[in-house]
Amino acid sequence: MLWLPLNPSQRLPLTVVITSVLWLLYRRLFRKAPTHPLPPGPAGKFLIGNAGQLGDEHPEQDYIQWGKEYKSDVIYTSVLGQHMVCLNSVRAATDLLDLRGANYCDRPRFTLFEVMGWGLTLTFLPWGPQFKVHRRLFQSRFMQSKIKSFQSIQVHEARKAVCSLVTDPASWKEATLLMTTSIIFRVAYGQGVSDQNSPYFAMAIDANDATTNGGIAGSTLVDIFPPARWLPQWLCPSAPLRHARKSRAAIQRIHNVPWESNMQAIDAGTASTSFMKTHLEKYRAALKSGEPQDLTPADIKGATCAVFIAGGNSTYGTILSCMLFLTKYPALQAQVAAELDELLLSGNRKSPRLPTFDDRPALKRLNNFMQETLRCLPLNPLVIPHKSLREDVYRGQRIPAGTTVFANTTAMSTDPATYAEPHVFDPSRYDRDEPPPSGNFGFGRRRCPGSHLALASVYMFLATLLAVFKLEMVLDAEGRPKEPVPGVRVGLGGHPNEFESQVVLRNPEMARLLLVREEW
Ligand code: HEM
Repeated sequence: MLWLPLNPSQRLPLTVVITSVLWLLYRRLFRKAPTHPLPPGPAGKFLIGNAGQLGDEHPEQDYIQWGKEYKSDVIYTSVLGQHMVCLNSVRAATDLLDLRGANYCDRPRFTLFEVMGWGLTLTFLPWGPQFKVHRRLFQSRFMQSKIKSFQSIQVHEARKAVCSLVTDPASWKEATLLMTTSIIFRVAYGQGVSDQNSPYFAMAIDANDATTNGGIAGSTLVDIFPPARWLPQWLCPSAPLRHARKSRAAIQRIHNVPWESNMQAIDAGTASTSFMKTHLEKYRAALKSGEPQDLTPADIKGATCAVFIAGGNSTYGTILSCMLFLTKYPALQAQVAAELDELLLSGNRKSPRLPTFDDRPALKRLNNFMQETLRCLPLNPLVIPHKSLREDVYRGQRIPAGTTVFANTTAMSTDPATYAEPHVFDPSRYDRDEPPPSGNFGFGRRRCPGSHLALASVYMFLATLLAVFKLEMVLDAEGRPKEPVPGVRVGLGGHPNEFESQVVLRNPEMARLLLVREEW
């Protein structure tokens, strides 16, 4: 490059481009002759493969289309030499990600999230000893038998949130976000988030923004072509990269501020029980007794922040989705409310009461409604990609080592072979023994460790909300109802599209119970 009259800012991009072309040519020329064919998929172009053929917003729909075209539930694509496989059926996802999970437990590199400055976060860790340490930290706190200890927090926060709607029903979105933030903050750091003026509430908004607007995890330009992270802003057209650079300061703040504040409380002996405190005290005790350590405070810090970011945003998004469908389908909402009333109010000779976790098995319609929401609007349509460790052969087709593997939840939950009229929102389908949706919480060894905690929070909030209020469509200027349109904004923790809803008091007796704070 010395012979070109280029300044340093021009030399770097040119070097990156030339090195990448040489690397791609090398990979193409020196590849070993394959023994089995790759799964079917759209033909790619020389060197760049299928780059540009997948939609930015809804690639899961492209994969569904290709599945029909190639009559296969396993679709192969490649971008810049990176092998990618999409699994469009529960069978393929279960066979590979669950049953052969030992081979599909790695993650591709998430360069975009590195640019954002994430610390040691389980979601992004490659398979290996550090992954196992982090996974253990989560499983020891969030397995189904352990999450009962969080129920009092969930009941309190749900009642506080719904109570705030008695005086300020228009702020239902903020009240919901405050509740999910406060639950996850108490779980992670032992500190509640009292109101919307708390700096932690602002951090929750920043975290949601950072994770929701970063494009599809593992699929942005810098994920596929990591050297692009060094390109100057003016030369890089990638909106997710610009977003990642902008989010860096917020991600740093979210890692440092609550950690440092709770550390002071732990050292002063005033901290409440929390994920951070439990693991830090264990670590310190083991260090004191000279036991060998397989984790560091940096691991605990990364894991605690992961509880907050992975757990708050996704639970909030799921509650919003449920509220979207409750607003859209008033008759189904009325059925859920009638079931609640029957249990909590009418006909029983006892005095009325607010819902508890003991009611969950009896509230079948509410549970079905939650399932159907998950099926109809998966917030991570392609889950979070896994990566294969070794070459594999599945149904006579070769899946190369290092393949990025997507599980297409949307394809699975709209499969007509599994669900009758899959595009109809029908919670009663589970009474007819149709299976619960698969994939909303992922698969195999990377399956979401927080699913039980999350669904318990969703349940408690909805049961409390619907015991007191109903959700109605907002009317437009001509008096026509504005019907919510289901759709998802993709990102690491997707959210439903914006929609409007009106929270209307339905049951003053229940509202009075809520206002008596001893009930919390
Ligand atoms: C309704 C709410 C939630 C949804 C929809 C959700 C969804 C997911 C999905 C789809 C994955 C990827 C699984 C895979 O790669 O196969 C995941 C992973 C993860 N989730 Fe959740 N999640 C939720 C709540 C939570 C909560 C409450 C926590 C924390 C307590 C949490 C922590 C994590 C972590 C740490 C991972 C990474 C696991 C790994 O890579 O091994 N999630 N979640």
